[in-house]
Amino acid sequence: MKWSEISIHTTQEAIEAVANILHEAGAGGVIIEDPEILEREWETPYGEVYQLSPEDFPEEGVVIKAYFPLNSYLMETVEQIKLAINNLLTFDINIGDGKISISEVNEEDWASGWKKYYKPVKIADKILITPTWEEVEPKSDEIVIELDPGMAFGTGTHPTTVMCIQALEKVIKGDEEVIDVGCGTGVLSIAAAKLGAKHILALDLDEVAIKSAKLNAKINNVGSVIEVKQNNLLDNIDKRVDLVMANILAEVIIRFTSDVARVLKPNGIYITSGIIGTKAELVKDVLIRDGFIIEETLRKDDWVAFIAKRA
Ligand SMILES: C[S@@+](CC[C@H](N)C(=O)[O-])C[C@H]1O[C@@H](n2cnc3c(N)ncnc32)[C@H](O)[C@@H]1O
Repeated sequence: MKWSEISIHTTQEAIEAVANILHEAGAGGVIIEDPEILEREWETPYGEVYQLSPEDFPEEGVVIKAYFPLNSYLMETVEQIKLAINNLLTFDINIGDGKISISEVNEEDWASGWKKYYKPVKIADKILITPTWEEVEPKSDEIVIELDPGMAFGTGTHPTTVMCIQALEKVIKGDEEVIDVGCGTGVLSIAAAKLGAKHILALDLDEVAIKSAKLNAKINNVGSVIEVKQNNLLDNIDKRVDLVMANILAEVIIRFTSDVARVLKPNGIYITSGIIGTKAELVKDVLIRDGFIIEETLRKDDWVAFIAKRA
């Protein structure tokens, strides 16, 4: 397996939290390079004293390195890490510049290196996801979603996305009004449209995601039913819908569960994913607190997704 090294430039204050995020994202190993610690004298059991100074390091400040397999969703793993690191700001943790760099794959190639591993894949009973640059011949009962992820999150192959699409196959009956919070490439909105939803409002904070979702909706001929809009979570959204889906991150999900309840019609369904296993109970408690009934819990690798019904 090929591995890529991801380096995060951060502060001492954020070391523990960032290292934790990297472990949770599935890092094969985490190394902390902290000039402050290494500047101290270090006495070996044999009485030798070593003294290292920050000059011994090419980088300034703390650098945390982690190793991830080079696979079809490396880019999404990086996006997930960025999201989690930025989220530390809400806990008043100084993350420094939080700059992320990637090596092992040539710098200029990294954004496309993972493409070699991105192949057509049947991710649910009916849905086959394929990159736009691959030719596929679907079987008669297969629904094909063509995606060009560019730099946005959502090749469709990330475990958190796969679980959402599997959940969508279960809950979409036809003619639903849907909101997709954190749409990324628009993969969930496209899946919902192709499974029969009437209208989908696809929201994301990130401009790159907005462009990507619009493009992918068009490529898949569902641009007329998907409305893409730049928005923070469900802020100022006051329509009522049958289904909300949000594949974000446990820390973000628990912040806006009451908003999801606000925009859902009674008995409306909430599909939520992006929840690392260790935080699943926390999310479940918040869902129940905000009036949801957990209908089903899905698990894939270390990730959890819920299908919940608004009481
Ligand atoms: C894990 S990705 C999911 C993308 C896609 N829905 C999927 O399932 O593959 C999360 C997305 O949420 C977006 N996001 C993060 N915080 C957000 C916020 N506060 N408001 C709206 N979107 C947000 C990110 O830009 C990213 O595109």
